[in-house]
Amino acid sequence: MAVLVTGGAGYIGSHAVAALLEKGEEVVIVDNLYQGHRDAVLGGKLYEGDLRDADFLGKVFQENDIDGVIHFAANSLVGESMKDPGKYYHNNVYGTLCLLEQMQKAGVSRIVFSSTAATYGEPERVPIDEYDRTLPTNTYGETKLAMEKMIRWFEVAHGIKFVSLRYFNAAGAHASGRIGEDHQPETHLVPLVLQVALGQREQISVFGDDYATEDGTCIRDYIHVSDLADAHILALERLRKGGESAIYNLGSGNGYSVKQVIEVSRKVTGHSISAKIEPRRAGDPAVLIASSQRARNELGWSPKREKLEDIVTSAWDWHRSHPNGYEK
Ligand SMILES: NC(=O)c1ccc[n+]([C@@H]2O[C@H](COP(=O)([O-])OP(=O)(O)OC[C@H]3O[C@@H](n4cnc5c(N)ncnc54)[C@H](O)[C@@H]3O)[C@@H](O)[C@H]2O)c1
Ligand SMILES: O=c1ccn([C@@H]2O[C@H](COP(=O)(O)OP(=O)(O)O[C@H]3O[C@H](CO)[C@@H](O)[C@H](O)[C@H]3O)[C@@H](O)[C@H]2O)c(=O)[nH]1
Repeated sequence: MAVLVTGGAGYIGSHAVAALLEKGEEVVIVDNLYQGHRDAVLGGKLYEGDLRDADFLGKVFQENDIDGVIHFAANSLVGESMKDPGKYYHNNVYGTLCLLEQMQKAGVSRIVFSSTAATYGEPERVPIDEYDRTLPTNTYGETKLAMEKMIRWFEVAHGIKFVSLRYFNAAGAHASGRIGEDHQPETHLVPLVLQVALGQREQISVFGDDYATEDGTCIRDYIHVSDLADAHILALERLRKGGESAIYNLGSGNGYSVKQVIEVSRKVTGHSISAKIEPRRAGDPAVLIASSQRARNELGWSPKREKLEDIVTSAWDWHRSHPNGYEK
């Protein structure tokens, strides 16, 4: 039996594929390579194509004996989603509908879903737990919440069991040095800060220093990408053992401000890293910090690389050895 990983050539997906291969799993990957990279796929069978292409996706299910799906494929940029909401509804919501329909057709009844802290919006309290209010402040989070709800209704009607993993901010790279973060264009804080350290960018823009936080900049919970990958394996195991559907936050429980991320990066890289205060970015909540107690209790998951300094060091190793990402 094989695990189908959608978006498995992308940043987090490629780390999950690596973790599945390490476990001896048979892996099938579907990616349209919009953001993904062939070289990020360390093994398994890669199908290049789009989830919204029913003939293509139907063939993938026909040709392989799939017993579970891990669904990463989506557009996931907060800023872009505020400028082009249609793109997010089309790819994320409609794409997930196409996937669920093919799963139903093929009789596949397990899905692990990449959800996000962005489903909560501006939290009423931190750390956030899974029972807290979901009121997204951006289109991206709204589409992810719609995807979660859609999956739940497919459970009610068709028995598709799910584990929805609401990740906080992924960062870092694989210990092997072979895979890491390479988005074009890059919009995430940690890789952008490291590009300044590499001399590829003049400075880092700090989006707003007038938030109600200690230093005025947004606070996020950074979690190592390989810790996220491990959680997917545990979630799949839960479903294979007949466990109930569930939603879990995945974060370290520690919050760091944008200014703190820059400061830690200065220490790790030894470079001065010039920063400039810019206006706020639309759709950004001030503080997102996870309570991952439920994942710890029920999945037996715990992050192994919790310190921001270690996460940034791991990202720095990748960016230094791959200054142009996967490009040869
Ligand atoms: N990066 C983060 O901090 C973060 C945090 C929370 C949740 N997430 C979620 O995790 C998932 C992966 O994030 P990532 O940072 O690895 O993103 P990514 O863009 O690197 O990976 C997504 C992959 O999906 C592929 N894809 C997109 N649409 C597709 C389609 N219609 N058909 C086939 N392939 C398609 C892309 O080519 C890409 O390789 C996303 O669903 C994202 O919403 C990411
Ligand atoms: O050049 C930059 C880029 C980012 N930021 C700030 O840094 C923080 C983190 O931003 P970013 O790295 O873009 O991540 P988020 O917007 O927090 O979103 C990430 O984390 C979410 C979960 O919290 C996921 O759902 C998203 O997919 C993922 O992109 C935010 O406060 C941004 O405003 C800057 O100040 N300058």
